[in-house]
Amino acid sequence: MDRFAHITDLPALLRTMPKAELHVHIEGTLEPELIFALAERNGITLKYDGVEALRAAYAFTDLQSFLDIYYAGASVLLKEEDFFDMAMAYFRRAADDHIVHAELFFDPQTHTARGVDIGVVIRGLSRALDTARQDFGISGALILCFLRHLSEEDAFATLEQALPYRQHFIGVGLDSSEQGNPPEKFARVFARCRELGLHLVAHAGEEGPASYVRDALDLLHVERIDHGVRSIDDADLMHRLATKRVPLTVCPLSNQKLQVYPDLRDHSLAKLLAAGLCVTINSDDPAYFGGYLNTNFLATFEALPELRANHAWQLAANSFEASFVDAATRTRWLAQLGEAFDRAA
Ligand code: HPA
Ligand SMILES: [Zn+2]
Repeated sequence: MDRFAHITDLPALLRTMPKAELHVHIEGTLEPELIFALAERNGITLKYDGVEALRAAYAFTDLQSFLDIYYAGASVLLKEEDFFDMAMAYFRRAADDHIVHAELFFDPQTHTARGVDIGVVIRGLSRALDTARQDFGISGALILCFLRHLSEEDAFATLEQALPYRQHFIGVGLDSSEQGNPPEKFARVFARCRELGLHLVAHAGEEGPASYVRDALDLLHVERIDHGVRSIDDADLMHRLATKRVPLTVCPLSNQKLQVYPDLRDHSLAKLLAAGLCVTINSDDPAYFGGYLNTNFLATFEALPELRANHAWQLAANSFEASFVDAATRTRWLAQLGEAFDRAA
């Protein structure tokens, strides 16, 4: 029996099916309205006249042009309450999008460089995770990202500062400017994190070449690749990713807005899925790239008409498989996914 034959309203299914989000930078969920509200609360003057002027500046030509604005936006975050409010605003959106689990990236160096204590950051986010579980039934986890444009020494210092809060984060990642900052720069930091039993992920193959994906696997020993879309340029790597089921956390609207795939119809996601890779869909920095997780699903399925209900199932199931949760919880989510498909019209 074709379990998908009865489905006619695919957009409704995409919206309501349970899913996990594994690639979202919490600082990238800061909406212009909240940036201005926090600026006022903290007595900070922004160089933009208002929300509309700020939004108008969101015309990115590449990753760096985005990062410059993203770090400027994060400068309004000073107090524990600011980090809590930002994360709660994300969880409200996540609940609307039927997200059952979210693994959130945060960039401590963006804050500690401005004199904000790492404890302020982690306590605020951690409290939001607890509240989201209570209020929305969403489970959350934190992944600390090192900024790859900064030095290895700075990454080690950040790890030291974070260790008193070890129980509040499940892993580490690597983000910021990819080109010219290859995985090998952080091989020793990741080796230390591995000894500490932390989960390991890294952005690779977003703007950088497929060889960075390979190096993230071989030199950093990461369990997931964030983005990884450039893997499509390397047939051997594709085979390896498929056979080992190394997850790629793909972010379609981010790729479009940062001109990786200026036209979503050219996006490689359907090809990566067809090649048997454990592809997931994620929002990356939704306040900057035009939408949260469901908007990413809807835009991708609209741009790539070969994607059908069976692909929706695969993408949701992949998001559970790729998450850092126990097998029993994943099995429970899969059952919920089955129910959503059975209910779907
Ligand atoms: O998409 C991204 N790539 C690299 N660094 C980032 N930091 C936030 N978003 C991103
Ligand atoms: Zn990212």
